Amino acid sequence: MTTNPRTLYDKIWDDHVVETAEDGTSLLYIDRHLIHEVTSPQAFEGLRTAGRPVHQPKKTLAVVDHNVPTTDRSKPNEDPESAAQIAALAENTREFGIEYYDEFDKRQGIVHVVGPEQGFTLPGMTIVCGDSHTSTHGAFGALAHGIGTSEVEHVLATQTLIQKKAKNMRITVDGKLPDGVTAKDIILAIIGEIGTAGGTGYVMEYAGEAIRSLSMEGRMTVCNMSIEGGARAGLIAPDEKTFDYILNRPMAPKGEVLESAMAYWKTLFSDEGAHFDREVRLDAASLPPIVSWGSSPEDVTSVTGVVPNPDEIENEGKRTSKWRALEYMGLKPGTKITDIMLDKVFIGSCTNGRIEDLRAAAAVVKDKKIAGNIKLAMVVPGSGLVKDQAEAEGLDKIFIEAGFEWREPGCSMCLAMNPDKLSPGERCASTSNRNFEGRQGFKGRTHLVSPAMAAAAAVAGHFVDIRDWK
Ligand SMILES: CC(C)[C@H](C(=O)O)[C@@H](O)C(=O)O
Ligand code: SF4
Repeated sequence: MTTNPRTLYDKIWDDHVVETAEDGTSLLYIDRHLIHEVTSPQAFEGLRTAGRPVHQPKKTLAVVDHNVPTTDRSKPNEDPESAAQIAALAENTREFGIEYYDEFDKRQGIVHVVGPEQGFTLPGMTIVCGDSHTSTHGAFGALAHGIGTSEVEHVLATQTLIQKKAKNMRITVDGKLPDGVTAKDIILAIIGEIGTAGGTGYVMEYAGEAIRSLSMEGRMTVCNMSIEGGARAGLIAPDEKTFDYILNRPMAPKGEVLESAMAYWKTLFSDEGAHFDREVRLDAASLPPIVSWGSSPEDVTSVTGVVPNPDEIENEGKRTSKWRALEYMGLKPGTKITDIMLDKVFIGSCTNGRIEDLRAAAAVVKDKKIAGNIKLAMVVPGSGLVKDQAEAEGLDKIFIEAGFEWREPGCSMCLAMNPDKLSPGERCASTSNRNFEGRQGFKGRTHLVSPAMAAAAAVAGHFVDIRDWK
């Protein structure tokens, strides 16, 4: 029997469709469900009201991340709303029989760091979470995307989700990345190229030599920000690096099960001749380190560039919105990116809070000190296990000696839902993924960069081209 060539997305989709209605609406089987404290309370409330159990509790993993303070956790949580959400997650997971990593558990961390780390995230799976950055898990060749709270309830109750199939897009990044240019720069450049709506209605598969050359951490960074490019999900075909990463993870299959899983995983790639509705190509060799200047992840430029002049934009609506962004950011057209002075530096998040990110940042700040104008520079490991690993390698000492704060794992200053926030007007070099108005705190100003660029900015007090770093 011959089958039409299929994309990786087509294959995973086909393997999970339970039923498709005439209008194309499908019921999709969900293999893995991650939950956190922010988007799960009403879902459990709904189950309780309807008197429903969780259909397959072992397929859900819960972790607390958004609201937890990143300082001493033995003290009571001072924010009543956070405390209530955290208490609710503990109670709900206990009542419904779901495994939960609380704020004192070594395995606790940002949900998108924890899933892969535990081997909960595996190739070919459908993975959902009430969180937009679930796209991160696509780095393993899993179809992974964010869902809303009512869908969280649906998945808890049925282990299925109602979906319409998205279109296929392939983004090929050819060539070799220059030194100092990272996965973060690739994805920022892609979003700069296609815009934040560029991926709307698509699942994006990343391919090409530069993507294949990335570590699993780097691939996660790329897939993480698929959502900022508007896509439903991001995907990278699994390969030997993927399999090596998974091996021996606590929840990953072992022995014979692993062997048969592996045989399946090896079929997970887009067939030669498979149809993509849109193709985008980028040359890695021409990419510089990227810095965002505005209040949208598409507002990016090279570190060697200047703040652009919105008057050069033809479309009036866009022109007005970019002027507004510059006003919010307190920047003037023509300002050199390397002249932008900073107040704070944040290294962490589900985009760049993994061990390699911390290694890259530590290599930059080793034997150096943060600049006098930097009021706070912090490193927040993506999970307790990342923190342990970093400490075993002595990275914490490097950061602390340079003047950084070394914190407990969580979302931290990626978003203003916990005590780590920018004050109005403060400017931050951040390794996170969103630079919307108020994202890191009311009137806070965010510049998105790679971990090495953030670390160098902390030392210099302003942005510097990491390619010139000594
Ligand atoms: C709080 C949560 C629902 C949210 C998301 O969906 O992404 C957060 O993680 C974010 O990054 O903005
Ligand atoms: S680290 Fe940031 S982007 Fe990631 S889940 Fe937490 S808040 Fe969302």
